[in-house]
Amino acid sequence: MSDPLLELDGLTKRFGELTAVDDVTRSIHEDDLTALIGPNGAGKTTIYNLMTGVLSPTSGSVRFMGEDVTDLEPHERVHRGLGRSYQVTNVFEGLSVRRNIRAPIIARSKQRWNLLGSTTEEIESETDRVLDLVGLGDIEDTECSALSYGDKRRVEIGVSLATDPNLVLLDEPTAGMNPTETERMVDLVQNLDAETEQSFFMTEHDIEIIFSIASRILVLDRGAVIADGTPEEIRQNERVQSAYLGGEA
Ligand SMILES: Nc1ncnc2c1ncn2[C@@H]1O[C@H](COP(=O)(O)OP(=O)(O)OP(=O)(O)O)[C@@H](O)[C@H]1O
Repeated sequence: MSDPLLELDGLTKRFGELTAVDDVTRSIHEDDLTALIGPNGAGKTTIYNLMTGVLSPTSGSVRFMGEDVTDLEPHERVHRGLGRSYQVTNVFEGLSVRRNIRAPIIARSKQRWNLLGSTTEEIESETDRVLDLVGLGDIEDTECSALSYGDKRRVEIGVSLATDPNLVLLDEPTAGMNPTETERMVDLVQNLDAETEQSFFMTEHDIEIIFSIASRILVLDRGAVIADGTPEEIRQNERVQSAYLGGEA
């Protein structure tokens, strides 16, 4: 197996008396599309926020590509190749789709970050590449305020890809979507995983979505990982069935 991209070691987060994440030690590898599932309140968003640097752990560490990033701010992790998207859309509403996606590309080029050149042609062609990846080329000139919720989330994933990350963290990418938008988002994540060099990690509460796209599933219950395996292994895991699937399976 390849070297891990992301390593969580003894990761623990307490909010007062409540232990939201309880001593989680796991590695995320580039060959997998890894999903983290669990019932409401299991600690998925808290782990996600510990990975991205929005929260600091009570104890334990986060390593990314061999480097301890536990004390780094979210933007410092992005610069190192840890991309992210948000559960609530985070696009600039007053800017066009193209300008939203071009913004991090210009930042990369100014800071000579990830070896991007600085000519206008290089910036525009990288913007075209990312627009194409997320399937938004046709509406590149539309102002984001006029987009559907599903398209806004696609822009946001484009913004994350525009930072040229090694690993993209997606927090419930289908949350709040109607069935058509959900299907389009699932197709997008599958295609990106197949067609790009980036690796993907996602949290999700809809277990059927996860069974259809993830190659590895971590199941969280009350802050602890109770199962870790392929979709088939997770389907057959009795502990998961009683703790999580219950009546939903
Ligand atoms: N800032 C906070 N302060 C206090 N308690 C918190 C805070 N954030 C989360 N919690 C608690 O930690 C636990 C885990 O919450 P978390 O949001 O990580 O779960 P989740 O699996 O993402 O749930 P959901 O699917 O509902 O989003 C919950 O009991 C929650 O109430």
